[in-house]
Amino acid sequence: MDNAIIELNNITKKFDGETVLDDITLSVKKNEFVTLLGPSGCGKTTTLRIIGGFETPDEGDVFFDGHLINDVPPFKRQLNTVFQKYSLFPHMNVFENIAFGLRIKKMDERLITSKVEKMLELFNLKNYGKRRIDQLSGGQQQRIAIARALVNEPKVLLLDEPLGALDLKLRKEMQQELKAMQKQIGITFIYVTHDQEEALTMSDTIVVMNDGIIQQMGSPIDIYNEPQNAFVADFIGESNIIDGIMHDDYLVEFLGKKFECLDKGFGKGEEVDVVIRPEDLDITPTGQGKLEGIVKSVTFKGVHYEMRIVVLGYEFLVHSTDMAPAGSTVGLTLTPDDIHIMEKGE
Ligand SMILES: Nc1ncnc2c1ncn2[C@@H]1O[C@H](COP(=O)(O)OP(=O)(O)OP(=O)(O)O)[C@@H](O)[C@H]1O
Repeated sequence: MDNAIIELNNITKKFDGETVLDDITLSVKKNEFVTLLGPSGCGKTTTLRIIGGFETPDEGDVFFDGHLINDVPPFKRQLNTVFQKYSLFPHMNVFENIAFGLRIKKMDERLITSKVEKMLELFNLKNYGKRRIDQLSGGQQQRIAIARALVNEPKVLLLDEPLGALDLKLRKEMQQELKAMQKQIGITFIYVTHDQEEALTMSDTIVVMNDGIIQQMGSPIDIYNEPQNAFVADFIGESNIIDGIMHDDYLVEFLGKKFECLDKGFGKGEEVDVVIRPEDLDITPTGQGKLEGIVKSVTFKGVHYEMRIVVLGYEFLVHSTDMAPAGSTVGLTLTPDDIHIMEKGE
């Protein structure tokens, strides 16, 4: 790809004979915010470590700005890494922590001061230069860890669950802050998280991984609205996944009824997964819906009600601003574009 800064071509990695990454190919554009997302153990960190040069792939190539860097050691790659554990130097103040990399490069003292001050300003920590690390909150410490990496002006910043140790409210604030900062300074971020909401909020592109394989790559909107398989549909947001069978290109049968749907490309008689988002289902008085079920439970969630509605033994999760009490019988309405057809998973 023309403006790719990082390219992974057919990367395979094994640990003790176990395949941890299986033929990973991906391309990251300059100034893009790319998130590797997936459950624990799916290979996100290993992918990041291969990009950083801390692990060598068994097969495949890593390119940086068009140059093969398989044999380039980490410190010679124009990238920096930020980990969940801040690993700041406790005996140094904030200023010295940020200045550390520049001092190693033996940069001119005045230049160091101006660069560190710029970072302190960018991270809203203007008067914190002289503070000791243990006098800072977790959020401030993580800002400093990121500032310490960015001051070296890497072309790419690798971030491994950098907000994982923060509480939910602070994490949400930092998500906005980090994203705004990444756009402001114009740098490529490759970000690892297992938190789907974090990935949807921050990324230009999400790479969904499972078992060492890329399941889907795309914008948050594409991944959410057009998941390619039941794993992605279930991992990104909540989903109802029902066994179905195709009748024609635009006709699928599940729970004993035939429904029009948008997806095609599946053969007649083919078994498929039918995926329906909870927010795409609506309740309606009995007799008016395509399906009919009994409300098993209702929970008020603030913006909507979460209901569990049982239809012929299948328990649907429904998010709706309307509600029907537990025990009542309701109809469920669905339009063709609410019904996503996917290849059958295991
Ligand atoms: N140095 C190693 N030696 C042996 N096995 C390893 C090593 N590093 C990682 N693994 C294994 O490789 C698999 C993928 O690990 P990895 O850390 O890449 O996953 P992850 O998606 O980042 O998970 P998490 O979210 O839990 O950090 C896991 O099964 C892990 O146990």
